[in-house]
Amino acid sequence: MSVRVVARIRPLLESELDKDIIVTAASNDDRKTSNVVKIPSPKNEAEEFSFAFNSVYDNQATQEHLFTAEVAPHLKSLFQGLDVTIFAYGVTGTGKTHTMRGGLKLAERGVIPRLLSGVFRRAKKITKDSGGDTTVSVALSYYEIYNDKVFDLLEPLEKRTPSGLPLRAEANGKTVVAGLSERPCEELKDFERLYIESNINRVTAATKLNAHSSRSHAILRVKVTQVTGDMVHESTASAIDLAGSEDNRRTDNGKERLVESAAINKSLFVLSQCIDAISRGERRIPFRESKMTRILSLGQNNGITIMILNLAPLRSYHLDTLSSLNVSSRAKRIEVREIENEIVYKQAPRMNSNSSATGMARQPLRPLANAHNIHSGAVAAAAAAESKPSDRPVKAFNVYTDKLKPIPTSRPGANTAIKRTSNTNTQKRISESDGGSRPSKITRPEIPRPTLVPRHAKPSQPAISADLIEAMVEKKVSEILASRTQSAPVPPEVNDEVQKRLEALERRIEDGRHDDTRSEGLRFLLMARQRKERGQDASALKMYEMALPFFPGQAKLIGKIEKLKARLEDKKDGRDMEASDLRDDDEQPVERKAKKSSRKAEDIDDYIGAEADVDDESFVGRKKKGKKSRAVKVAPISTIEDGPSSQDLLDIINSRDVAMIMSLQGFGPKKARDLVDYLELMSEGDGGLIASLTQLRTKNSPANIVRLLIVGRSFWYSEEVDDSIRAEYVHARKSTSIEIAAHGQTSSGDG
Ligand SMILES: Nc1ncnc2c1ncn2[C@@H]1O[C@H](COP(=O)(O)OP(=O)(O)OP(=O)(O)O)[C@@H](O)[C@H]1O
Repeated sequence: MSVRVVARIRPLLESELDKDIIVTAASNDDRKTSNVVKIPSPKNEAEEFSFAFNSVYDNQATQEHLFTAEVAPHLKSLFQGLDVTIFAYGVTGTGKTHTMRGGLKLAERGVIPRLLSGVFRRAKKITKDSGGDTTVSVALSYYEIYNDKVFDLLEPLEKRTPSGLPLRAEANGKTVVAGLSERPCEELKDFERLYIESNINRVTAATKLNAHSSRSHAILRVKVTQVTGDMVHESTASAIDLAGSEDNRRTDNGKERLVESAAINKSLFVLSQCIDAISRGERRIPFRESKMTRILSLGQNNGITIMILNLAPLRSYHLDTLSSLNVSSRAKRIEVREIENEIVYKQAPRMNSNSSATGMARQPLRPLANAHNIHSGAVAAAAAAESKPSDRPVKAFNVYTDKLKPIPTSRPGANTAIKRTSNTNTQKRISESDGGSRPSKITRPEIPRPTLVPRHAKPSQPAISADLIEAMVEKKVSEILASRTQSAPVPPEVNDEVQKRLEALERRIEDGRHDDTRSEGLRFLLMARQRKERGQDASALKMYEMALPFFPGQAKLIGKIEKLKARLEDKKDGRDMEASDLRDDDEQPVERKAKKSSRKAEDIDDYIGAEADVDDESFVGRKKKGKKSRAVKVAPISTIEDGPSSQDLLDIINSRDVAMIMSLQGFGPKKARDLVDYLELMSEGDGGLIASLTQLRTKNSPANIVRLLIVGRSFWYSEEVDDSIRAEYVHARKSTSIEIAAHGQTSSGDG
């Protein structure tokens, strides 16, 4: 079966109601449901591109509708032992998190909570229908990939190591995160609690690593284990909220961003390359170039894969939308093998040296000849009896070793089927499970015989350990990336003067922080300016457009928007490649244009020049001089102790008002919502307000929120903050570039 790709076009947001819609859903046959996305050519409005998908959901589609049609039918497969992967892909702000996580209200709940609800419901039914013979347990893992490093979201921040958790290829071909924690969930409420708490972790963790919060992929794994007698059937549902692919297009063109710390961009780029390579039938698929693609293992994993392509209908997303339409329409050509996970036969617990303490008889030592045969009971005893007395005096007993032994092609009696495929109908041999008076031996290292050979694997390759291969690949990738860095154009440095202006604007935002509307508008302006300085014109344009409703009719702001639009148009002309390259071979009868790899050089002087005739957002109006400004300390670290009291912070936190919380630097809509969710959850028991920052900590918030506020916002200071957090903040402040990146990205949507 191919990857199922469905597109979802989000509705216009309130701030976008006057915007131009260019993406529509249609049907290419007479079906009632839509299966085509239509979008005009960026070069010629009269020409329309059509991208066909398995299904297309328009702005009317509810969360329930999407779930019922796309995910619910696969719950059955999950319980039949198939792994199910659902991932949301799309440009920043197109609704991935809305789709996967959704809101708190029942109707707004996204795929993940609905999936869990379905899992628990089905689990109950199975147990009931089996009269209690089958028990189902559910366990959760949740992690993020930030900067190409894996961090466990269920563990406190203190447990994180700078390098994150390693990935490991398992014998069955799956890639797993080594050392990832797993929490059992007995009911939906357990899940909800864990999920909300760990989403807070995600936010905080990202801030700890200095404000790339919206730039992480979040992966939730739901392991379902069904036990009937000694049969254990395990399957996993993975729900993945990929970070926004806002910069993917730019990376694709110039490659200059590939090696930047925002490795998320690289991983999305690698993902699109993997999809291209698979759909072209190439032998080499660059999965290993990013952790996200290794984990996603598109086309390598068995089971069911659903890709939800999130789209914004707006013209301002035009090229980005085309880009993601193109990538995902190729993804639907990827074949996934629908193979159930093997049933594992449960055996007695491992007997270790302490086991005698439990009163169980120690397993007798057996001759070496049987070292890798997993016999038990009579079979093992018979084998031992049959074995000739050895001439060799030493090691006349079984030695457990991690070293692999060659597997004989035919090994009568050898138990290679501790794991059995459910579809071989192999009957469990009585001698293996019931035959002995001693516990069967399950502790022997299992011989890694992949039952499924990855499609492109060469069977005759010499045995190199997975770690070694990984090290070699990583070394190679780093070399390639390093050489790309050297040849890549140097990103524009932010000029001192511009930096001062940004800081001035920042100060004004701080001054206006009690005027929510104004300060939110200013915040968009600040983000716009920062993005503009970094050459992210499209993103800057978006931010300016978002600022406009706060300063309606402001000629200078409108002027800026127009200028940016014009500049983007110019760039577009220099990048015909995108529009043409975005064509889907199947659906687009349009002539493919030659790929232009060059892009107009982006000149920082141009940006500064463009700004010169427009005073620093003077249209927003300044606060009257003399009015006492709040004690906001921008730069000197030595003075941060004079910063505002933690009461300010608490007032905002206790307001539980998403808009108010968003007025804090570092809080986008999602982070703000996370915080509100968290507070709601925390207050379930006592219903009270947060009285001190310490209380946040004692409420198992492991200083996350405080940390987020301090590091993200940079100016808050409280004596309740650890020295370590402060040191972190000081460190962050030392680097202007980090700070700019921080301010630029924290609010850009929280991944
Ligand atoms: N189907 C929808 N119905 C209503 N609102 C939606 C829908 N999809 C998205 N939105 C709203 O659009 C905004 C952006 O959505 P969301 O944050 O989920 O995007 P995203 O793709 O996850 O962005 P990022 O990549 O930055 O994480 C949010 O305010 C969200 O509530």
